[in-house]
Amino acid sequence: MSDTTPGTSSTPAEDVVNRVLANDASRASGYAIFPASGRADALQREDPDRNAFSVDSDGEQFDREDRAALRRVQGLSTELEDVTEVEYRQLRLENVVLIGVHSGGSLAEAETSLRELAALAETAGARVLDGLLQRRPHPDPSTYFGRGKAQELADVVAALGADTVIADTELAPSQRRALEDVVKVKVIDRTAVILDIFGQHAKTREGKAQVELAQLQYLLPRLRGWGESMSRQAGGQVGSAGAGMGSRGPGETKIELDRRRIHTRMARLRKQIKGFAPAREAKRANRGRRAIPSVAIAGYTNAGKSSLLNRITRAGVLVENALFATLDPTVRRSQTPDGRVFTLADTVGFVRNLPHQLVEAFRSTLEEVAKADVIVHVVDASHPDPGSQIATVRDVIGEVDGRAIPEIVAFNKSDLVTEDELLVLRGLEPDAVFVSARTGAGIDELLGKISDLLPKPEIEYELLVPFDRGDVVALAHDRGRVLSLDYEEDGTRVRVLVDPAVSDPLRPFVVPA
Ligand SMILES: Nc1nc2c(ncn2[C@@H]2O[C@H](COP(=O)(O)OP(=O)(O)OP(=O)(O)O)[C@@H](O)[C@H]2O)c(=O)[nH]1
Ligand SMILES: [Mg+2]
Repeated sequence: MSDTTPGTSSTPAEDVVNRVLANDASRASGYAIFPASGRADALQREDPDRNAFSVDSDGEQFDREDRAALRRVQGLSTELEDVTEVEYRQLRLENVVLIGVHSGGSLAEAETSLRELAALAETAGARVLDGLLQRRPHPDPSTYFGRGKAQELADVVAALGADTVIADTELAPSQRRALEDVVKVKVIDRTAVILDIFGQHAKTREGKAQVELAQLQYLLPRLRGWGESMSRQAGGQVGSAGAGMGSRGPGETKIELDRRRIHTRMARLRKQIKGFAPAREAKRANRGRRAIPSVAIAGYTNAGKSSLLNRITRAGVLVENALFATLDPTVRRSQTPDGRVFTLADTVGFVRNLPHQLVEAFRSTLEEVAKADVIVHVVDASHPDPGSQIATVRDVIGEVDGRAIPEIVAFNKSDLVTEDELLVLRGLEPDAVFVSARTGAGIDELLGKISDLLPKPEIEYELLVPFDRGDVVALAHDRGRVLSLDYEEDGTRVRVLVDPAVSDPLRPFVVPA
């Protein structure tokens, strides 16, 4: 137990930084939290129908047993410092307990959020053992849960044999450390889980660069914490001179050095990501020049966006009962019932509290949404709280300045809801269409709506507007291109070019040809 000699090998923090910086194009997941990374990808490729929520599938179980056995051995070993940080995490971060603080809002909302965190954790490859909510006006500034509850949590963690606690929030680095001190296992937050999933799922070079940038942004203010808490934990693990190890974080100089390397790397990534923009712009410009209108499918993660794209275009895009199955948007062509061609783009799913680092990093991808002519906003009709999902999605659309784009709300998975539930949803969004990517129900209606909203070739109208209807003339200016304006005896004669889809209020004033 004494040969965990401080200083002879690299500190865990150094491993994190090295690994994040070293992984370039190979794998974006800079600091894999859960063991499934890589392996999960392989499974997906072999078996696209694999249900990511079932963690008991045979192949993994084997691995898990292996690792569990390995963990015991490692626990006894005196050479803990030789375990790389990767292994450290892979060995210990499988069985998780979720925690959330429930302040404002209803209990149901807090539970929904925690359930979503469970789905996120499982998507990332963890096994969820339990979830605990504490009711208090604010999260405790030092330990997130209050002192007493944190101690209870420690007992639960110990009783269940959990190795990780995930908080349903973004924890301040100091909060995370303080809570780790109480519960004695790794504590991570929701943001880290989402970043990890993105890391596992990014496929294209652009997607990988975007995720890595977001991860580094997240890591930067937490550098000190990583080193300290992990050394401290390692100390606890070997059950020896814990105090000595706990006090041994990476030195100030070391942190400074890491920080500088990370900044350099981030600058390079930003440049690289910017480098992808022209290609994307060119593609878009090309579509624009040929005047092909574009439709973006946006929506909460797992709403069925890819399924809908597949249903409409038979594209064969990966569909999975997992969060963030799609990270790299697919664009396909389709046709309106009257034969007009448009492009249909699948997009990254949104999630409540999407880490702002990710919104930032994926801005260029989200622009696919911002530049669309029409947004099909897909909502999972079978979700317990579709209202807040809709709000989240609209927030993100707003963040990329897409709020002015015509939106069609499509409640998907309508095959799963009852008539009563349907009525409630209709109350929520009276103009929505109900579809099922699975059965094909409602797809024609959706296409019809898309067709109505897509910019159409403009039609010239001649209007005669009474003088007391200045509003109609203003509308003509607003909605179309006014070609001429003549004041005549019985009103204003207006010749205007306008998209028929938006010309309804003008119609009563059209002079019959
Ligand atoms: N019952 C039912 N299930 C559906 C329907 N559409 C999609 N699903 C299921 O919902 C899950 C998610 O579908 P995806 O198409 O991958 O969802 P997504 O919105 O693209 O998800 P991300 O890319 O992860 O954000 C899959 O298990 C689908 O089989 C539907 O109309 N009915
Ligand atoms: Mg998808």
